[in-house]
Amino acid sequence: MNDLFIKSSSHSYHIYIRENIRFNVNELLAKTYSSILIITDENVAPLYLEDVKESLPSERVYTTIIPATERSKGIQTYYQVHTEAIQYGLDRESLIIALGGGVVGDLAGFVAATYMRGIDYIQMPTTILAHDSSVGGKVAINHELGKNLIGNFYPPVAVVYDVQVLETVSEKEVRSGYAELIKEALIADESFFKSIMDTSLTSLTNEQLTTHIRQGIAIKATIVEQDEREANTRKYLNLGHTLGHAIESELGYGSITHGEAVAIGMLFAMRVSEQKYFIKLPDQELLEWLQNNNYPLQLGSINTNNLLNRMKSDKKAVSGKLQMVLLKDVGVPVIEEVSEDDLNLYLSSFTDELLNS
Ligand SMILES: O=C(O)C(=O)C[C@@H](O)[C@H](O)[C@H](O)COP(=O)(O)O
Repeated sequence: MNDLFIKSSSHSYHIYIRENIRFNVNELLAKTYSSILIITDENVAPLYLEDVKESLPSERVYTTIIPATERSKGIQTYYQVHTEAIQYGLDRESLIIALGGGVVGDLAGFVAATYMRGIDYIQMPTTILAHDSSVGGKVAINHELGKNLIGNFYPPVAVVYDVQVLETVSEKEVRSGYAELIKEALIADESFFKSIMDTSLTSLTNEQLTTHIRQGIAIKATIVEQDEREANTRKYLNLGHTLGHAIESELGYGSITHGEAVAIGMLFAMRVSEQKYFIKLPDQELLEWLQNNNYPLQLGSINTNNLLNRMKSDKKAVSGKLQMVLLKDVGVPVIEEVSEDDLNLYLSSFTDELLNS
């Protein structure tokens, strides 16, 4: 069955990756909870909420359905979900289940981290992208000045990943999720990278997808076990995110998916790496793969100065100095301080050549 297991500083937890596991959630609970709140969104609810509810003991199971938009990761929804949790009478022996993609997982995880100073929660990802965000305990909401700026490290008690539900995700979501799989491959495993480059997303099989997801999560779990609170090596998981987050917020959340923006960010990080270290990376191969799989790469006229300013509020910046995840080779990531002047030069040529072309 090949489930994975991850050791965190507070407890260890299983990552169950199985088809149709949503019908058996109760069997996976390590204890009896006084009540359970399932937090999901309006897209996922009609598809899978009843399946999960029916798998749980019928008494004291509540649901909260949030809008399926990045705006739900704001302080208003966060407060509203707390209000509902209080009104339902959740106590310190209650459980939260995050049933959905990254927005639901990040929000529900942060609610669990703060409700009565912290209660148990389970991540039930329903997208490919959320293979990444559901593992490792990063929970957060957005501040209007930046993504994920209010949050914590708060690991779930389990990740329950029903890969059968991935059959309903859209092409855009497949592209988004695959960007994070490419990221895991680029920082840790060249053969995994090659395997993805040999895969066409238009004729993707369930078997290929499940294998890639398992490989991606295994890489992530290893890194998180080494450095749970992102003091050093966990930063590698941010490859492509410095520019990716800036593009997402500059274009407005929703016009480009997180993964599509990260894909552009990874190409940029590879270009910077090549120029800085005088090396050759497979960025051309990645570019062609992204083009063949319909990733949006030309973004119209995007303002380099705005991107630069947004990149400066990245969480990896220390004392105002920007740090980027770069590659010395596939599987050999490094953290490098990049001066504002250099970044300006790299970014201007990148936007001229690709994004604004
Ligand atoms: O788990 C991590 O660590 C990651 O960096 C995973 C990222 O892919 C993910 O998008 C994360 O939410 C971004 O982290 P942040 O620290 O930039 O908010």
